[in-house]
Amino acid sequence: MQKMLSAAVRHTARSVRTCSSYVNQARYVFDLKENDDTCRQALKSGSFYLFHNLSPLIRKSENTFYTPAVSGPDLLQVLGSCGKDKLSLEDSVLLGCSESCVAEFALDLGSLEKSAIEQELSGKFTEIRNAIAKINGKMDAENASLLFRARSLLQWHDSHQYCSKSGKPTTKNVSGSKRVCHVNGLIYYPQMSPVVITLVSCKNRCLLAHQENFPAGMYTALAGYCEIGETLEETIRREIAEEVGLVVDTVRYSGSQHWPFPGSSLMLACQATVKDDKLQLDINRAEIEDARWFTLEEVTEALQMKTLPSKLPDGTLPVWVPPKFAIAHHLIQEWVQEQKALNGS
Ligand SMILES: NC(=O)c1ccc[n+]([C@@H]2O[C@H](COP(=O)([O-])OP(=O)(O)OC[C@H]3O[C@@H](n4cnc5c(N)ncnc54)[C@H](O)[C@@H]3O)[C@@H](O)[C@H]2O)c1
Ligand SMILES: [Mg+2]
Repeated sequence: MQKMLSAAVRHTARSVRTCSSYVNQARYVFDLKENDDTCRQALKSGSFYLFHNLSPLIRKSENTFYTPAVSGPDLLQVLGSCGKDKLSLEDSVLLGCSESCVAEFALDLGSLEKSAIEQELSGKFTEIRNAIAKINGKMDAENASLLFRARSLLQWHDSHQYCSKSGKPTTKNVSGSKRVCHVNGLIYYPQMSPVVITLVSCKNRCLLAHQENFPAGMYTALAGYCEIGETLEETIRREIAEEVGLVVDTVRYSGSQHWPFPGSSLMLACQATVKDDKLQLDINRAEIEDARWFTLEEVTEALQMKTLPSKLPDGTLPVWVPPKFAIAHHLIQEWVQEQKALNGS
């Protein structure tokens, strides 16, 4: 492995190209997406995040876990010993490039025997949410978003192998920025569904909900897919009325996040308020198991939990909110900070 690594370093050094600014970086990625030959060349010196059936590879070093970026030559060696005939570097999808202009790719090794590759790469393929939980506080939002992008792209390519009009196989360009049907020329681009996630509040209380498919005790802001033809504001108004029977008064955009579960969504996070004479909830039980108004103190406590809470003596779990890698966490935190600023605390 040592021999392999030094070969990889030499190779990378030869083909180094510097992205002196963000603009250069963005234009290099554009070139990689559009130009098959440039991308093919970049595969040789790129770094690769590896997955097995959408679960990323994580490695342990001393007491910390991380997602290794494997070099092109190292990966070729692994493919050579574990299944060269089944996969090639060109099955990868482009994720972007580093500040030093090294192209970054993701490859799913799901067609190869898992334990053999894990041994070869000294790591474990781990379900993505468990992987992020293991890496825990050490994974910043940027890294989590790289893994999310990789997962969504790999999943999209896997489920768009055929043209929905001709029924014939589609072909991916080298970077994976599109797939083409060569029978009718239809081009398919990876897609995201827009979703709004809204923290509804009224003065010093905010509304959090629990759905049947959530982990026990987890409460979060209300979310819903945008329907064709709707504006962001219309989706928020409809979803809040549909799910908890409230009429939204004001809406303010807060931020966004790409979210890869169950498919690929663009989460648009907003703060919304309702009037204080219309706080009675009428919960739509087909969608929401429970929704409640929480006080600032209760929400502050839930945000401060570092690990999942254990059961209370009566067998129930204390309320907890999504972890930092979910935009819901930031939406809730933003509200808490605004309330504290208003209270002067
Ligand atoms: N990142 C976060 O912080 C965070 C927090 C909460 C929810 N979410 C995500 O938001 C998403 C939407 O929330 P929800 O489930 O309450 O939505 P929702 O209230 O719109 O209900 C889901 C239903 O919408 C329908 N639907 C319409 N368009 C759809 C599409 N493009 N894909 C799938 N279903 C579609 C389906 O019938 C589905 O059962 C979920 O996938 C969830 O993972 C993310
Ligand atoms: Mg919903």
